[in-house]
Amino acid sequence: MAANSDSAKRAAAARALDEVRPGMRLGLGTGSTANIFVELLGERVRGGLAVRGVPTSEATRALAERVGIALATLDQLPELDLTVDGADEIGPDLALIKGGGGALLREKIVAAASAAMVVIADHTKVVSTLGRFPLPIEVVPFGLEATRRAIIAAATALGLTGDVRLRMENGHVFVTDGGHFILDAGFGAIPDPLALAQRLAGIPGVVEHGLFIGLATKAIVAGDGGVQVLTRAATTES
Ligand SMILES: O=C(CO)[C@H](O)[C@H](O)COP(=O)(O)O
Repeated sequence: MAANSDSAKRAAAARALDEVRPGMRLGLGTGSTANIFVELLGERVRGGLAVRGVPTSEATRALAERVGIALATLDQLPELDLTVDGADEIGPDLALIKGGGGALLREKIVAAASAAMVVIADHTKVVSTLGRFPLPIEVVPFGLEATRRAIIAAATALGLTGDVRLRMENGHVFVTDGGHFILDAGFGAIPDPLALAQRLAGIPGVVEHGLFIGLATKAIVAGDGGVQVLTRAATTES
């Protein structure tokens, strides 16, 4: 039973440990849920489990080092067995919105280099249509306003409207690990994530966007009813 968000996150992260085999090359996600997984994995490593991890952010690198997980760069391990990461939203076909923690670029590169991606989350992240959570879009600082307008035009062409805001943190512009900015796009419901993803990918100045389509192979979702495993085919195991 997962009584609240934290215990649900922990239940999902703990279940994801079942996916880990000795010798695996692991992508390590970013965010509060991924952090719990990294901490639990660290306990297993200290108990003798041999794995190597590629972190998706500097924050995760620091945590993984602290808990004793052997780390490598993606250049050293360009093919990974499994990535375990959180998500801001989990939609139909396990399409995701990610980037709430600002690490979407490395997260997507690492997930794409992985044979499997398992998403861990509390049940509130599961939605019937993506878009309640503002879509993070990573952009280069040069030409910020031109890029922002191009994003709005691309969305408008799909019938989407809403504020596209520069992410701030503690009164300063938020800067990603890659030195880029994030625009948070509050479009509301995104009925065709693939169409939006394709349009965003074609905009100069957009480095990457937080729509993860066709990357997640499984989602482990925990709530008051226990832990559910969702697969791309939308089957459910208990
Ligand atoms: O995409 C992410 C970071 O870029 C995170 O996975 C996402 O924001 C979920 O975070 P949390 O587990 O803290 O809810």
